[in-house]
Amino acid sequence: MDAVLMWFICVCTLLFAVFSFRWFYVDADGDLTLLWAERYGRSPAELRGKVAWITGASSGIGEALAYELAKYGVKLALSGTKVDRLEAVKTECLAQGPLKDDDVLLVPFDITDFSKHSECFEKVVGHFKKLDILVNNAGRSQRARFDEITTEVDYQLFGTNVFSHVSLTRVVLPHFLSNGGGHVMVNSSIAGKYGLPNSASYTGSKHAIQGYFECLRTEFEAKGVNVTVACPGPVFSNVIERCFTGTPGEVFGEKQKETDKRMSTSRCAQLMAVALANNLDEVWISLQPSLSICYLSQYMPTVFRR
Ligand SMILES: NC(=O)c1ccc[n+]([C@@H]2O[C@H](COP(=O)([O-])OP(=O)(O)OC[C@H]3O[C@@H](n4cnc5c(N)ncnc54)[C@H](O)[C@@H]3O)[C@@H](O)[C@H]2O)c1
Repeated sequence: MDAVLMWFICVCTLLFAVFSFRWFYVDADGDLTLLWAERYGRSPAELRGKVAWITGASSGIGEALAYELAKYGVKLALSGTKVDRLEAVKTECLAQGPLKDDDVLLVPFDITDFSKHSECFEKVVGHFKKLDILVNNAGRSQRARFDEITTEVDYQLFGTNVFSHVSLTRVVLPHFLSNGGGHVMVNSSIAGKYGLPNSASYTGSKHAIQGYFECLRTEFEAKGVNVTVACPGPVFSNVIERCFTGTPGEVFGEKQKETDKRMSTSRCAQLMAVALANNLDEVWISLQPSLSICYLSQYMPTVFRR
């Protein structure tokens, strides 16, 4: 009898180990809090009627997030530099169902032109009479070795990935405070959690974003300003094609391959919408092994660095 019980316990333990491995490692594409929120938390449908402003909405993750939020009836201000692409995104947003023509506003501008930030914000609030969510998503990546990067590229990359988001958020913040609150999401990266090789300025910019927006949360959460820092791993988009190198004015230009191990923009956007609906502080959105590397770097940094 004891032997039968022993066998039973062994088989149960093995099955538990196999299923846990499958769930934690193979299937997981987000951190545990995020996946819990997706299954048991608030649905993004609860965001219906809110107004969200997404920068970098003309392609990639920003475009997919626009479709995801449009599906749930979130009114949208969409920014990017390419007007024809923004118009195509608007058409697709309207095709999702709940929104009318007036519910999607196009606000094209170059995010590094800080002098335009107030004017663009006034356009959004003038149209919708309010703003509930700002998604700082626009950004560019980089492929270059540390010692090949010029300081000019460092400045340009920080201008696009850091100072533009900080400036736009400072413009929007008084509106959130006078309206009793608001939600700022910033698209960082797993490069905001540890050092990615061949992208020192990019990695530096994403670490900087983490710092800025952590401070924003610490200072303003009690006044109703929620901050979500999204950290995606590799996602299929135009990010590699358009990325900086180490030389000013040069664009990397390489296309992602279909065989690359990357998440789809739609899945990334789905999880970002869950993070918004559940007001999560920081979310990791990635396929393996990047997701596990994130856990390792956070909880076992010495092992990770070895
Ligand atoms: N794709 C990935 O693997 C990945 C992973 C982690 C984080 N991210 C981050 O996600 C965000 C979106 O990137 P993506 O992957 O969708 O790439 P993408 O190139 O498809 O989209 C970037 C968007 O930002 C806009 N943009 C860039 N520079 C701009 C400027 N000066 N003014 C206005 N708009 C500008 C582009 O027009 C585009 O709409 C970026 O911040 C990126 O760092 C991407």
